[in-house]
Amino acid sequence: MSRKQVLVYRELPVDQLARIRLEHDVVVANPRIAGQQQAFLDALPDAQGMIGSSYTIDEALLAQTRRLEVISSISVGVDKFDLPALQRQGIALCHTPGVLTDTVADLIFTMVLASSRRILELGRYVQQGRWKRSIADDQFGWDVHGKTLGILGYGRIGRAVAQRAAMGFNMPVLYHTRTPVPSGLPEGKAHAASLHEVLEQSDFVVVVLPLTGQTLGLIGPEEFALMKPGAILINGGRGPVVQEEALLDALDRGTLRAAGLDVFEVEPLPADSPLIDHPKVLALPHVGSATHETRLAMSNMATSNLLLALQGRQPLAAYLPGTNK
Ligand SMILES: NC(=O)C1=CN([C@@H]2O[C@H](COP(=O)(O)OP(=O)(O)OC[C@H]3O[C@@H](n4cnc5c(N)ncnc54)[C@H](OP(=O)(O)O)[C@@H]3O)[C@@H](O)[C@H]2O)C=CC1
Ligand SMILES: O=CC(=O)O
Repeated sequence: MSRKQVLVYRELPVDQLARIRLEHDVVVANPRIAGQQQAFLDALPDAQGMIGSSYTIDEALLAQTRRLEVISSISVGVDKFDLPALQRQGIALCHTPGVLTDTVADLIFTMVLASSRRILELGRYVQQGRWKRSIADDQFGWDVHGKTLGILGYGRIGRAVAQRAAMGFNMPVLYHTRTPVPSGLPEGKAHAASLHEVLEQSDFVVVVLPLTGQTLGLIGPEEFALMKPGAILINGGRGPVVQEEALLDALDRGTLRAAGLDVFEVEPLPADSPLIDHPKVLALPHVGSATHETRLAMSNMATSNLLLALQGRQPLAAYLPGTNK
């Protein structure tokens, strides 16, 4: 098989890079690093394969490619890609579902626990040397076990969150889907519900939806108004699914008790965002899958996807199939 041109647009572990170099010629250029932007642009016309993540691949960028066969994303989410443009051009798009599911569910559940037990705030209280006597009830948290947890986005990660909630913390689970699916949990542990029912009845609303035309801005003023007083919102999917202005309003009015957010409308979170030091917000830097083990598994799977597609073979997970040029 002849060697092809591969553009690596995000750092890859050296052994993954070596796997690609065994079969193909590689340019490493990360367009988010100022000094590497030109090299990235220069490599586009000849690139037959690309591998990376967290960079918008739109129609204008695709117009600069001439030979591209496959893009292998080191992520499960594919919202950074212009899917219709890729499809029109017959470019395959691969992603990394499954290998990060439990790690992201762990992080989401960490946010459930941390927001409810006020871990960030109380940890800071100790760090700042303010712990002088037993704390009073204005610093108590709220129980997690036994409370109702609602899930919007009952896919791989949503189901893994449900399992932790129902089986580990004895929480009744409500889940909203657009395509009916069984809960995957023992009888009586979880119930399908409408979006309204999930919002109205849940003590914790966990959002783990992909970002699409349908989900953009899905949780706004009307949805917050439906939520139980004292509910906690957790967003571990994509930032723009939740309208941040409406979220801040719900927090400031006291409707929402707290929010745990791993994702934001704009990332990295702008320095002047009121979410950064909001007392009721636990804000994390998009770290759902960020463990050593899982990031390695993701780059390994993405590298395999790329190599298989360039060999004209079936990748492990193709989001959009290509044309096998
Ligand atoms: N914070 C982080 O670091 C991470 C965030 N993510 C985000 O989590 C998302 C989910 O990942 P994963 O669980 O693996 O993906 P899945 O595709 O397995 O699950 C997504 C679920 O959302 C459902 N869904 C899609 N659109 C709607 C809608 N309009 N209304 C109701 N349900 C809908 C899908 O249902 P249907 O079958 O009907 O399409 C599916 O069940 C990713 O797309 C990504 O954006 C993922 C990894 C890490
Ligand atoms: O946000 C991370 C992903 O894998 O998608």
